[in-house]
Amino acid sequence: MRKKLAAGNWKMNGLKSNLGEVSALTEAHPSPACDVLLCPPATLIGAMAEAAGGKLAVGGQDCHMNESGAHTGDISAQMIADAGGSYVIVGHSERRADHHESDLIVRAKAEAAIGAGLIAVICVGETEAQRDGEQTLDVIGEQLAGSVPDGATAANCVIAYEPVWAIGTGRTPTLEQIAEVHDFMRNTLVARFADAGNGMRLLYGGSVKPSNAEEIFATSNVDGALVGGASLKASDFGAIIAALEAS
Ligand SMILES: O=C[C@H](O)COP(=O)(O)O
Repeated sequence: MRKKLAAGNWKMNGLKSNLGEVSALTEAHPSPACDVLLCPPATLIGAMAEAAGGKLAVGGQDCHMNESGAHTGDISAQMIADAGGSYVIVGHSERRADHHESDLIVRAKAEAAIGAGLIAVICVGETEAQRDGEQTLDVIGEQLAGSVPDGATAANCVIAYEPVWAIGTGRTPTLEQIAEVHDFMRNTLVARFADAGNGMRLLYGGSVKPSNAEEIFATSNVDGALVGGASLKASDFGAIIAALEAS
């Protein structure tokens, strides 16, 4: 049985003054029936982990593939773990686009994350042009093959399907489209990893909000969500957590 996961990605948002959202969230959901994760900017990982007091998991939004060295501005998976993080997002489409991260780089980052004892949340997703060109499943298949390391297990990897055109736009795929991709990902992972592929959690991400969470969580092979904008406020993210608990 896969444990559901509500993951929030604060992206480049959040100051120490916003950590009140974390206590509001843990007060409203002291022992959620699903796993809850927040990934703040790197500057807040330590303080958020402290504020969360173990009541929710904290993670990074990216890590370098190396453990240490001359990489100005980067942080390693070990540093995230040292600051109190237990997850890290890798291969988010904003990293793939803004920092030219290839599947090979994403795979190396996922391997670094696993090596540091973190759970890697590996993101995949098609652009609007790729969907219009009916290339969605080919793109997802290629990204999974290239980005997910051979050492992936149900315990150390989570896969997030985030159509690029649905991120921050208020647009979401139809439930049939989400089911098609999630079923395809499940079959692809089972073909490669057998039982482990069946145990890996598959998240949907892209304009998830309280009003659409329930129907998305009822969709085939959706084990939770990776939430951007709606994870910034405890009230919105709390409503998404409640929908996931009820699913
Ligand atoms: O990592 C989160 C996703 O990019 C989704 O962002 P969004 O919920 O603001 O559309």
